[in-house]
Amino acid sequence: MEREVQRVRQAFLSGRSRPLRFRLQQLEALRRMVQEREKDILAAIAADLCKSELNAYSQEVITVLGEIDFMLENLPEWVTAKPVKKNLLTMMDEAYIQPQPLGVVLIIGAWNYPFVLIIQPLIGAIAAGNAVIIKPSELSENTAKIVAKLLPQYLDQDLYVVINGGVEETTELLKQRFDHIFYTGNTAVGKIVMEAAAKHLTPVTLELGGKSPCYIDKDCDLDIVCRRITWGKYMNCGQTCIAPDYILCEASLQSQIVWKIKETVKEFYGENIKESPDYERIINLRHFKRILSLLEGQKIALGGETDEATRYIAPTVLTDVDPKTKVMQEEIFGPVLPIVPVKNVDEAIDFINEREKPLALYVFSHNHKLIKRMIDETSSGGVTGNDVIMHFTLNSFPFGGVGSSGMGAYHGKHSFDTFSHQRPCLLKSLKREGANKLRYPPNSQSKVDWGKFFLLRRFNKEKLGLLVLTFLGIVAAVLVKAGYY
Ligand SMILES: NC(=O)c1ccc[n+]([C@@H]2O[C@H](COP(=O)([O-])OP(=O)(O)OC[C@H]3O[C@@H](n4cnc5c(N)ncnc54)[C@H](O)[C@@H]3O)[C@@H](O)[C@H]2O)c1
Ligand SMILES: CCCCCCCC=O
Repeated sequence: MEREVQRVRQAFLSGRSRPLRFRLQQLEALRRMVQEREKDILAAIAADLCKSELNAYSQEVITVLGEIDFMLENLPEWVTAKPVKKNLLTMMDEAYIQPQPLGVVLIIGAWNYPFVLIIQPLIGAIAAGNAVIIKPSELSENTAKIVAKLLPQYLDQDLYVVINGGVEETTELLKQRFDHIFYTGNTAVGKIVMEAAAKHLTPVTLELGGKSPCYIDKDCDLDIVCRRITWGKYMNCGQTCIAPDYILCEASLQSQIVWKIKETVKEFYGENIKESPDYERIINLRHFKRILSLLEGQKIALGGETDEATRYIAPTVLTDVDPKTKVMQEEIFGPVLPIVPVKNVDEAIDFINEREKPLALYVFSHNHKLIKRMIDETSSGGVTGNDVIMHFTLNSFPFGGVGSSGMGAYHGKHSFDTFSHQRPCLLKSLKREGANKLRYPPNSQSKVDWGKFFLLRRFNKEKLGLLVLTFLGIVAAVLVKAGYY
């Protein structure tokens, strides 16, 4: 492991990942890989999650291709040094921010969207000029294998390396020194990753999970609300980090919601859900059993049918759920949707604020002010009003959690920033020493007064002010040089 990381570091130190042209070439090669080997990639995802190739394409491949195109279009501008505003003391100097790669980045992926969750951060890391080690999830082994096979055929083999393995290998990997670790997965392992990173003072991005609430106001179109929630909750069999985890609404809305979700489930997946190509399965037996245990003692208003042999769990809705029961204590990550009755929006806001900060928050209402109020008075990684999931698709948004749902963010420019160091560069001249004397010892009251004047004075008309100050600066410099101070 150590030798492998060392090899990647040597490749980074060669400097070849840095030039813009190289980064663009690698991103283009990655796009070629996805396009030319689309069938293999889709087959692997399909095998891992019993997912149709159409769904794998629309949920994962589209996002990856869109992200690559966005990077290719914008990268030339992003890599350019940006001049910054100057003060009087640096008026004559060059001052700019130069984004630079961090070095060797470790990306650890999760199994639920096994392709996009490693390739999308990889795109950002390449764009920012880094070398990368990718550790796909061992639970989605087909995708892990195909990525390990394809990447070296298209990308620089020493700069971008896939290491496959489980807990043992990841633990070993985490002992090594990286310049950034980007982890996607559950909160418990997130803590392990952060602890390991702390030993080397390595910064981390943690893309974690949590229970994302969904508040339904009584002033809304329940047909549309339930169609959108059904889509977002049962997509990938509920195994989506930003799936609505549970519903909060007035008790009187419950029966209508159940009825409308039932109708939508029929519309989406047909009479025999098991035969629908659009309905996936639970990743493994451990998760299957974990989800079943969440149903114990609950009022099942819809679904509840299961088949252990195929790890099938029907789209399920629970009503009148007691917040103290197990299903409300952990992220469900399966096709089970509890409805917790609340009296009104105030109670819903309190409910959300009494718990860990979620990765996503959803609010449905015709009342725009109510939605704004929910946003103002709660916290979550991201929010979508009157829909679910959709904020993930907008790559101008930073995607990430807050509090226990994670730290840091990515997508689009935010990925580039995550994997870059924004280096402040001030280039002074060895001339104009007269003006610099103002800050050298011995200090004097008049030097302090000039310093206060230059640095603390605020002018309304900035440009005019700067002109006057420049003039005064020259006068001060001349006086200092002439030995008056
Ligand atoms: N925020 C996001 O973007 C996002 C996306 C997907 C999933 N998630 C969250 O991830 C969770 C589901 O994923 P998961 O955690 O079951 O995925 P997982 O089991 O695939 O684990 C994630 C990664 O952690 C590694 N890992 C597991 N145990 C480890 C250990 N003890 N030490 C070191 N590494 C270890 C695995 O090898 C894997 O690569 C949910 O909570 C979900 O909400 C978040
Ligand atoms: C188009 C939907 C993609 C959702 C990906 C969510 C990633 C987290 O699980």
